[in-house]
Amino acid sequence: MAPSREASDTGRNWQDADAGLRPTERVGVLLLNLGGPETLADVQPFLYNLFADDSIIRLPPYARFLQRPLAKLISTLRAPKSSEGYKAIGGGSPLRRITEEQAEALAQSLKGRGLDAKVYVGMRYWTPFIDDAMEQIKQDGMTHLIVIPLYPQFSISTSGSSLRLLEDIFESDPAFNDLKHSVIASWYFREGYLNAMAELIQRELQKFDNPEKTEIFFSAHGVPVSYVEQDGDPYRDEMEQCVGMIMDELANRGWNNHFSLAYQSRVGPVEWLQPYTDAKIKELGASGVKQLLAVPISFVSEHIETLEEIDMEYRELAIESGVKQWGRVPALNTNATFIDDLASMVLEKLPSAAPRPGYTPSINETMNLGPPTGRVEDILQTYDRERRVLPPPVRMWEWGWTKSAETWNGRIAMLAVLIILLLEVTTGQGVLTQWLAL
Ligand SMILES: C=CC1=C(C)c2cc3[nH]c(cc4nc(cc5[nH]c(cc1n2)c(C)c5CCC(=O)O)C(CCC(=O)O)=C4C)c(C)c3C=C
Ligand SMILES: [Fe+2]
Ligand SMILES: [Fe+2]
Repeated sequence: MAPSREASDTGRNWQDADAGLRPTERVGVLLLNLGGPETLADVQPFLYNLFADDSIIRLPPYARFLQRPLAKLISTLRAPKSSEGYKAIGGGSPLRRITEEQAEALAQSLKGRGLDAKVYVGMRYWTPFIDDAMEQIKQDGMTHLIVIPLYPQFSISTSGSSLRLLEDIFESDPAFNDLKHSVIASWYFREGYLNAMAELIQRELQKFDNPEKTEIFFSAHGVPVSYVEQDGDPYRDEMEQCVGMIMDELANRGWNNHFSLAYQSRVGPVEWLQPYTDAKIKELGASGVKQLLAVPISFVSEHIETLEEIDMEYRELAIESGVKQWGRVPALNTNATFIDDLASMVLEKLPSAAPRPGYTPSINETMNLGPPTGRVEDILQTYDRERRVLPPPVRMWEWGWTKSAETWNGRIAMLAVLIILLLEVTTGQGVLTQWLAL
């Protein structure tokens, strides 16, 4: 059953006195995001950081010491293919620029509603890294921190990974003992977000010759199916609920189009969530769909998967499959309704919010649905109980493109391949085969 929506307090004006803060208390907001290579030279080290994350490549306990050499190997093998994609969109990811614009817009929106908060950006795999943001938060003397992962739906591989890193930082630095923090683990059900999505979809539908006959095609980033079916990742459930709620909102506005949901950007040959976007496009084309509106749904900024994969690869595939008219809904980026909803999320978490008469508890609090809101530990306790220490991300100045470092990286990687091959042959469990056919 889809949860009902959380009431938004859009339009309510908060003054600092209202926020329940003492004059010495300062509110920071931390926006968590993935990060992306800014230049083609960043692509391989960015991929290294991604594959060195044990929330992305989940090795069995006996093989964990191979995480970094394997990351080195896979990132080196994949870099040429990824670089082609980044080259096609201008030589780098727009993610940092857009996330910083979102942070600025959020700070302005909060200011307009009476809260002087500083908004920080912390990326998981590229600059500005999460630990740099936390260092700044410490230096700025923040007393309250509201953490918002910029992923509407929770996945172990995205929000979960960033929260694990954050937990590690909290635990290793006593300076954070007094920092009161609250995490909004997922927020796909919020009225502001749903309205913003419905508005964008409606606008694009109206550009078609026969808007009501257009297939609304939601394309979400995939994850390996084992995350959901073995590891308890709520991602697929949240995605399906989210799509259902957007379609409800469209129905309220008089749109009853046919719709479908598929998963894109599979990496490696293990099974990912199905249906796959490319297979679904072919199927829709074969069944006679002539008008298709693609809706990227798992991410709120334009990025390589929207600008290259959807706009170029999937568009071409759709036309080849018989689709005559194609459209794509833009990412939310700094959409005013969306930014206003982010501001509402922050304001609802202020010290005064909970005891305030008339306070609207979040849907998670009232119905115990989805990841709990609250401290990082509470959220990870729900989804990632046996978490381990995370490898720190690579720093450019530590990367050491020196001859000796390269030689040793290469040797370690080769040794890793040999050991993994041996493990594969002896255990029959394919770790390597899962990742090398990229
Ligand atoms: C909700 C969004 C995302 C999920 C879930 C996710 C899982 C996931 N991703 C990979 C591997 C790669 N992801 C890459 C780029 C990338 N991933 C997301 C979002 C999610 N990933 C975004 C927004 C981006 C693009 C960032 C940008 O630079 O614009 C890449 C690199 C690009 C490429 O080579 O295709 C890889 C690799 C895995 C393995 C995974 C789940 C386990
Ligand atoms: Fe990804
Ligand atoms: Fe991709």
